[in-house]
Amino acid sequence: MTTLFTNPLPIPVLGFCAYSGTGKTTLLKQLIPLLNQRGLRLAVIKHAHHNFDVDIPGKDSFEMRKAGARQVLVASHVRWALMTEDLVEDDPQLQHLLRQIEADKVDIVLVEGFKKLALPKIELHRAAHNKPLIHIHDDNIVAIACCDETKVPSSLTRLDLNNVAQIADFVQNYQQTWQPAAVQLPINSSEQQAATPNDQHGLSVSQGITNVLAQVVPINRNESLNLIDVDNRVLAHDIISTVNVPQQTNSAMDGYAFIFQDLKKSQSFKVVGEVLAGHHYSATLQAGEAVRIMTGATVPQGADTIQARELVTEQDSIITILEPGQVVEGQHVRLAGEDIAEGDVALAAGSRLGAAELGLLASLGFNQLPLIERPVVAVFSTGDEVSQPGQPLKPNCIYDSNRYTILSMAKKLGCQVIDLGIIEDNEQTLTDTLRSAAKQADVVISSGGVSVGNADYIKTALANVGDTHFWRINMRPGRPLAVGKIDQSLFFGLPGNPVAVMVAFLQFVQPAIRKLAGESHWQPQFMPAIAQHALRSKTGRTEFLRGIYTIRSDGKIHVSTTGAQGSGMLSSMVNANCLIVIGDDTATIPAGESVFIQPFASLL
Ligand SMILES: Nc1nc2c(c(=O)[nH]1)N[C@H]1C(S)=C(S)[C@@H](COP(=O)(O)OP(=O)(O)OC[C@H]3O[C@@H](n4cnc5c(N)ncnc54)[C@H](O)[C@@H]3O)O[C@H]1N2
Ligand code: MOO
Repeated sequence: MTTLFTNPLPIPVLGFCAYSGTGKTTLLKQLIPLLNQRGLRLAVIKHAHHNFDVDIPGKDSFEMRKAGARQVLVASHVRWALMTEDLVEDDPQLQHLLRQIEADKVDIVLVEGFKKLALPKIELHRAAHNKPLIHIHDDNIVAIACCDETKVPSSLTRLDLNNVAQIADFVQNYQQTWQPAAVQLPINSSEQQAATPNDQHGLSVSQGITNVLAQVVPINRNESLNLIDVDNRVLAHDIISTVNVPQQTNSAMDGYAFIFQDLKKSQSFKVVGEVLAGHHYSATLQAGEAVRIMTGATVPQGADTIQARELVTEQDSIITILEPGQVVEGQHVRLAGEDIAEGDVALAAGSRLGAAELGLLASLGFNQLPLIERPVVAVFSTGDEVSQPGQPLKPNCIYDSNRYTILSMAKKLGCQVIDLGIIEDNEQTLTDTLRSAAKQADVVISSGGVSVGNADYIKTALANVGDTHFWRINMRPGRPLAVGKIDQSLFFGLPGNPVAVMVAFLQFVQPAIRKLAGESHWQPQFMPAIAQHALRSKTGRTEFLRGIYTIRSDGKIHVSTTGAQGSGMLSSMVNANCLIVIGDDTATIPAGESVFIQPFASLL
């Protein structure tokens, strides 16, 4: 049985494991000088089972530590040592110890001990000692150094325990060919694992996304709109530039335009003219001449370099370049077409048009734009307890919040929305609502009634009008999810709990709407942050905690939860600026470790 281990360093870590008496330390003492000779810089971590000391009684560092200092760092011009009093119940944490290594000063860390950890190891085995082989129960053994009598499986490298040079070759090769493990995102959107909707074990978040997207066919209805009326829309076709931006080669500074080569002969130039923005100098610049030029004005024919006005003196129409050695050929000249050249794809079909994109299209002179029609999204709420805000709240009831969060998020995604209100919980009304909603909308979204409650008429109503799958997604919050088709429309039955609604919308409805809207880039975005405190989840499900991320004084992004995480507590969404995502393979993120977050400022 091995214990999970991830290498926190950008350099390889290689363990040596053996039963005591096999000669680990003897081997390492021979191996280290050999590897040093080959230019490998080594760090060694050694596990000790007893209460050791590295200091000498009577020395200042010893006395200070015994006086109560938790850490003593003693340093000279040749060496420094940090001693830390850290009483832990079990073995010390190798990851924590590795973080103390200065990875820029060494090429590989050799670890003696920590036999149970799932780190790559060389097993040392002496048949004469009659001990069992470790590799039989440990998949992390990469090589076995042994004597002739030992049988080694063909999948493992066999090394001769008495041939230190051969073991050094192996370590050197391991160091040279080692690659850091690829970063594992908590939701891998490219995961295409087949998953049937009635899978007993539920679906992972990425399987859920894959299954949802499989049902989405992008809208192929286009329309044309004036630039001024476009906001957050998706381009139907590539936009090809018909002009150069900038149109003319122009100056980025107020200053003087001249020919760079002339500077080699003289730092003085004769000013022969002046050119303002919107104008041009009609002649071609001759040797020794300069033209006074303003920012944005067309650079005269022949000139190739600009010097800023403050780095030039001018007297009687003669300028002197003050620091000619600092002048770089072509400086402060913006070349025609350097931003976008005529014939370039300025923006590709499927681009969502925000402020920068609209500005760019305007800079190319476009006014009419080919757009994909906006998805129409119809939203209703169900549940006898759900009441309309603005009306008095009846006993045992709650106000409808889900409709407002869903409508708002759909609008932010550029959809046209239809508010269908609160629909009475009976089969006929719900059936009629679903039928008429599907006639008007590309997407119909309801909330509530997708779990196992008795009064959930939505399921029977859905069965009357289309084909809907009820999935259990291995995530929290947002476990139950219904996805289906009513005629050509996509249906989402989101869970009733208000936070579950928002999380399920962000994870599943958002990519579906983006794909439907014709957008090319809908993949979830993640950012690493440092957990301010320990975060808990459960392996087998993805946890979406509401988080607050900030840049702290260390210049790094840190994240903490908003506190209580009930799936009905909307205040946790209000206080949050991100979701903290703990993947389904992780149970705990210790304080100080990296965790992925999904900032949601742009959507909520
Ligand atoms: N026996 C089980 N019970 C529950 C399970 C389960 O697996 N087995 N799953 C739980 C989870 S997780 C969730 S989430 C909810 C989802 O249930 P429903 O989608 O059927 O939702 P409802 O029961 O109708 O409502 C749940 C909760 O949300 C409130 N709600 C409903 N609509 C609105 C609205 N428009 N605005 C604000 N709040 C709303 C409702 O009052 C309930 O408190 O089921 C768990 N139970
Ligand atoms: O979807 Mo539920 O608790 O996971 O809110």
